Amino acid sequence: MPPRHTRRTPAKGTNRTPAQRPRRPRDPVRRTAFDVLQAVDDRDAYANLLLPSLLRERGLTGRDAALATELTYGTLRGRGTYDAVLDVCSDRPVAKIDQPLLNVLRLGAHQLLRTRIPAHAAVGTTVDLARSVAGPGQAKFANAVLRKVAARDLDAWLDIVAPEDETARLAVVHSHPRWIVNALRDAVGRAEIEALLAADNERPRVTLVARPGRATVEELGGEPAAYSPYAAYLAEGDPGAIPAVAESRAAVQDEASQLVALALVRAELDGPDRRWLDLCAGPGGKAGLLSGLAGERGAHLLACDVQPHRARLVAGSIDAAGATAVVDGTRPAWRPESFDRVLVDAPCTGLGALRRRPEARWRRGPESLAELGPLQRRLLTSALESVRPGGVVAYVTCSPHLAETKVVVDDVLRGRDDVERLDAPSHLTEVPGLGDGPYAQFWPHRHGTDAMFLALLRRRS
Ligand SMILES: C[S@@+](CC[C@H](N)C(=O)[O-])C[C@H]1O[C@@H](n2cnc3c(N)ncnc32)[C@H](O)[C@@H]1O
Repeated sequence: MPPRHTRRTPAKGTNRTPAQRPRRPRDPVRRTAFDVLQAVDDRDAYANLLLPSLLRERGLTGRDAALATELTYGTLRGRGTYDAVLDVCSDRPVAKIDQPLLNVLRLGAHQLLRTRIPAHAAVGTTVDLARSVAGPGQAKFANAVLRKVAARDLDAWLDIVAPEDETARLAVVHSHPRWIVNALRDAVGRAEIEALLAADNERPRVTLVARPGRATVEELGGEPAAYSPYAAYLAEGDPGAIPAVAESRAAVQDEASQLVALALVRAELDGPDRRWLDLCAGPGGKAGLLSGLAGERGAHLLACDVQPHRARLVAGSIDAAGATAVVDGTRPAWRPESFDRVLVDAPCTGLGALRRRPEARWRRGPESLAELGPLQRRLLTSALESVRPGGVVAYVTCSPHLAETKVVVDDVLRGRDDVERLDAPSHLTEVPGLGDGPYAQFWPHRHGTDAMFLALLRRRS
């Protein structure tokens, strides 16, 4: 919870007349959170990219920046719960409330139900915001709704608004769309679904990677992470302030992302081990680690992406043991069987990274599975064609959805006797709880990582 927050007196001391001063909102902290919520809805903005730039532009630092961040991410994460509460506190259904006003109300509900901001300050500042974005009439409406919200705490509201049906209850209590609750329960099982949904709402620790051969974990400061030999948890502050990160010798990277790349490199090969391929490399997280490991082994990494700007980002992550190319991985230009190790980190729904992308759960619907499925199958097929007999392919998604993980691999391998499934968990013996194999599945509630999936597949010699 954030510290209690009081409004600051506006800065004095410029000689400019009021008309000459740049217009600054009365409550720039809440206005900034509101502007991000609006941009997420209106133009599919990414909160984690837009918020830092707005904070900089508006000169918000320290406690103000921390509060704006908490309000933005907390409101995005809790939106499903807050909408259920607002629905019973409003005389019109939430679906009928204009979007800017609804985002103001969500921001108010978050402050009332999940922060220690005093209720009178939460209501007063939210009503001011409603007045400035929607006019005085709507400010009155906001006042009436928020006073009702303020009458109970979150647990009392959940007793009232959480439906009896199990999926609907989990969706409201843990603020996930129902289709995601169903999909995650299919993947993790009934016994752990609640712990998983709760973990999705935790703010993750920032994990760093020291790229092999270019930085050490000690240089990163902070505490060594639980499993990856290259990882440390960020101690505090801005990762960009760490010299190794500023120089691209290290980076922010979830630990599971590091470990799936490591598992590919640990798989035993028959024959040479010189040519490595990262088929879907942008923006270059795993390629940065793989190129370091390739350099240590005298191998070479080709890191590709279909999007030129993403391929350019990869170029900033890799070292001399790697090269980048703009390639459509479904129709590669190289000859079949050109590589010894291939990573295909397929485009996916990202349901495994909901902790880090709080808006993602509201953005995609189940229809995205139908769009991504054929591409995932084509990319895995192409990866298997690109690897030589005896070589190994890692199929990875940042999603635990069975339709993007096991079902894709099983579909692609059906009827093929030239590919064997390796036991992925036994390539990561330092990590417990990855499943019974042959596939490995990381989980936020078990491992403190993204829910990353890994299949290791070997072309038979
Ligand atoms: C999950 S991201 C990869 C993340 C990356 N491996 C990392 O660790 O930073 C998937 C990437 O696949 C790329 N992609 C999508 N379709 C592709 C295709 N047909 N060929 C190659 N890359 C593709 C996307 O542009 C995106 O950058």
